[in-house]
Amino acid sequence: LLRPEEPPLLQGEKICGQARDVTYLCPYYGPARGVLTVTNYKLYFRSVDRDTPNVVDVPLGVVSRIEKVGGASSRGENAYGIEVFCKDMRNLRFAHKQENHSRRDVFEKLQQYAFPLSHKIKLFAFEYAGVFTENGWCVYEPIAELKRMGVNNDMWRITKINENYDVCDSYPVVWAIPAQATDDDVHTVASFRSRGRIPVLSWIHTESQATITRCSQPLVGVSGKRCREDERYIQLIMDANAQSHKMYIMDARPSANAIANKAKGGGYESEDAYQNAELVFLDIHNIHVMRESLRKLKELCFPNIEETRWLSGVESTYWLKHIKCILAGAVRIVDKVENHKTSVLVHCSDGWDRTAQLTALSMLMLDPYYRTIKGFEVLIEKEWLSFGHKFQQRIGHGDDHHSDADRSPVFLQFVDCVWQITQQFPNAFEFNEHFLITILDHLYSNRFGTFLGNSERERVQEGVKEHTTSLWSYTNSQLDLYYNPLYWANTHQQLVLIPIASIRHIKLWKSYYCRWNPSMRTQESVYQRI
Ligand SMILES: CCCC(=O)OC[C@@H](COP(=O)(O)O[C@@H]1[C@H](O)[C@H](OP(=O)(O)O)[C@@H](O)[C@H](O)[C@H]1O)OC(=O)CCC
Repeated sequence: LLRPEEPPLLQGEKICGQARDVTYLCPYYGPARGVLTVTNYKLYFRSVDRDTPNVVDVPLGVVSRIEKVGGASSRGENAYGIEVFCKDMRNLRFAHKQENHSRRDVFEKLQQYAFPLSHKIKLFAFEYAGVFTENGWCVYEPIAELKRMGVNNDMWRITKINENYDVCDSYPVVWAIPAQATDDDVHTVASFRSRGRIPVLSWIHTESQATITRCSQPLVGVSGKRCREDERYIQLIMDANAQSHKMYIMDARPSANAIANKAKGGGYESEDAYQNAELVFLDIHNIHVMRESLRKLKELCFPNIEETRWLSGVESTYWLKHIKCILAGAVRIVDKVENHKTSVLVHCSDGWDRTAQLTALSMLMLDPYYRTIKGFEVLIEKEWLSFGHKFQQRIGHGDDHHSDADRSPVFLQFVDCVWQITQQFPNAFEFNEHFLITILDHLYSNRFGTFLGNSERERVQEGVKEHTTSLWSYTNSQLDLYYNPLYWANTHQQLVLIPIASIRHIKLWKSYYCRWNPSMRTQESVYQRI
């Protein structure tokens, strides 16, 4: 019989440790005494000292750091315990009585199961045995998606040259490339692009044939190296669009960083080498700047909102400026493709952070298919997962190196930008805010296999599809939770969305960043939860 303070367990979840008589120091409702349980999936606290229990239920994947507070000598109420720092904008404090050493046991268990990779334990996703009617691993099929866009056609061909991931280990097997490009061209161009990430098709406009292609920076270096095959390959992309005799190369970076990358063999396309291409820098900062910006935002938002210094505090995090910059970059791409029927090539340094943000956001604005629930799942699988956004490195699933400089909230920024667009076009999306927050919750939870690994190759190697459940199996088994009641499915739906990317229209996504503060639970977010 489940004792009231025992947690409900998922299939494959087991209790690993339990400490009774723990005090949760809730920043909103004050100290609550109860039972702390650690399972192989979550940390679960339930108070026993009041009739309405205070429950804290945290998937261990959300934990970024655990610290001991106080020592044997510390005196005073609740001075001895642990502090749990989380990736989803909250920290949790628990206190223990000094005498019983239950802290050590629970602390050990927490460390072990919060950081399984650092303790030779499998991520919970490989233990989870959830059963769902739909298999989310079948949501995205690359050839079907290319066919939906009308590829193979006379200008674009599907290639499996990367069959063994030996042309580019961070790219998928299936690509669409200019029909005239030979396999030799592909190998030569790949050797001139950082990490072999050559320009490939992300999206094609069915009417105008204007395209969005993506890649990484050219290996120009300080000596200003050129590669004729790369220049010809870009020309083939341009020629594939009969409507226009030019194209744009959108370099996501600040020009200073693009120049600095020359020192490490990188750089950008010089216009005399790429005659008919116009180079534009979009001024989006790198992963280190974004990590620091979110750190400041968390400090400001948790646990309480400092009324007096709120607006200046938000501004000093630069978070909204970065969101605006990313949205403005995507809007410029949409304007070139839609209004000028001109093809755009998007890159940055590595082409797996800012490039993914820009291609995915511009495709969301251009193509209503991606604004449906299934289409949005395909967009994430394609532009983020199959094209090698390094989720393992950026999130640090199950890894205790919380200060790793490769961690950065790049995907969170993308979802925040999607939320901004839904605020400006409330009828244009089939999904609601709860769907976006659910995706972010399971970006961290390690319950599903969807966001594991750094590339398609790694996920194939780990047998993720065979041994874990897809997040989309879970979401697609309860779609009624995620429908947007204001969605205009077929009637006069706007085909192309052009959001206003000015700071006055950008809002802080309070129902995500301030979600733990009961006073911030505004009516509309409660409504959307329903
Ligand atoms: C003299 C030494 C030159 C030097 O270190 O170049 C390295 C660059 C790092 O390049 P940056 O573009 O500033 O930063 C890179 C991008 O954020 C890239 O993501 P994306 O896919 O979005 O490109 C990440 O994958 C890389 O890990 C990161 O290093 O550093 C800078 O440009 C900072 C200078 C302001």
